[in-house]
Amino acid sequence: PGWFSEISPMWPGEAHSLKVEKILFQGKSDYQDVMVFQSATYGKVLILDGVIQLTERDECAYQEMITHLPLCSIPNPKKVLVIGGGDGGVLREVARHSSVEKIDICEIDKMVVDVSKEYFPDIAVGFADPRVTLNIGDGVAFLKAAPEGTYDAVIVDSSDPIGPAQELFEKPFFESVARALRPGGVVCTQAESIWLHMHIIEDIVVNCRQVFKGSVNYAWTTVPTYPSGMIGFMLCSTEGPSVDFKHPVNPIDENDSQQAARPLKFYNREIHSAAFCLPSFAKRAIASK
Ligand SMILES: NCCCN[C@H]1CC[C@H](NCCCN)CC1
Repeated sequence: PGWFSEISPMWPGEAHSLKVEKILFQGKSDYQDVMVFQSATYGKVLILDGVIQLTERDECAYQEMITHLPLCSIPNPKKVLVIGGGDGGVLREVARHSSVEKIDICEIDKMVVDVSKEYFPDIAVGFADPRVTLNIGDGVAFLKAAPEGTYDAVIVDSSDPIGPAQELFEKPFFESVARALRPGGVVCTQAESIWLHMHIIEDIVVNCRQVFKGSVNYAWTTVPTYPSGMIGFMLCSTEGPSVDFKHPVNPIDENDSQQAARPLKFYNREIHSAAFCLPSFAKRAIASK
């Protein structure tokens, strides 16, 4: 009955709208407003504080890319940490990697986990993997408590820098990620849009170049229901065995036999390399930092 418009000061003067068929859940957690609705053409949709987090139709692009860009860039990832990601989609993708032995996740808002299990079972399926340990809490504190060099990979599946995820975009957090990674370990963070947030991205690049002494790259994917139709990722590695993000050493292919039950919908090795190709305005802005 009507339309949902994603109006936010984070993207002034524009708003992506989705036709609503039925509101399925509305609640207020300790951290944010949570809403789920059935859309006319994108399946069910998860909204946090008025911002589109995922839709059933296009979540594959974001979850597959934020996970496989880092994990396919290092041989034999074993221990993986997900910060945020309470919908379970990243866990579902990490679980595709048979080399992985342990998956820790730290999500601050339990309501996101519960709502995802209830309304998005094909996304929350990630929580069912026996390698997963769920921690409800602040990712910053979790990382501070992690022993040095614990993880091969950290994935920061956050919302935007207004609200609970604010500190996940600041330097102290990146320093705690670098400390928790092994030498040559990798991190992939949600890194906004080059059309909307070039300045935020430039600040993130500056911080990452100071903190991560391996490689620092920006990659992106299309997501129709995110503002400007795309979202970026920062991919960084710590000092140690070199990582070339643009050439996957640990391929996971869209027709990999193990994935027969639920094949990859978006990620493949060509789109992995293509993700690091940037338009000139973004290339200049990032290279100059
Ligand atoms: N795991 C589900 C996705 C959570 N990350 C989202 C990334 C995009 C963001 N708004 C887009 C902001 C404009 N660049 C909302 C959260």
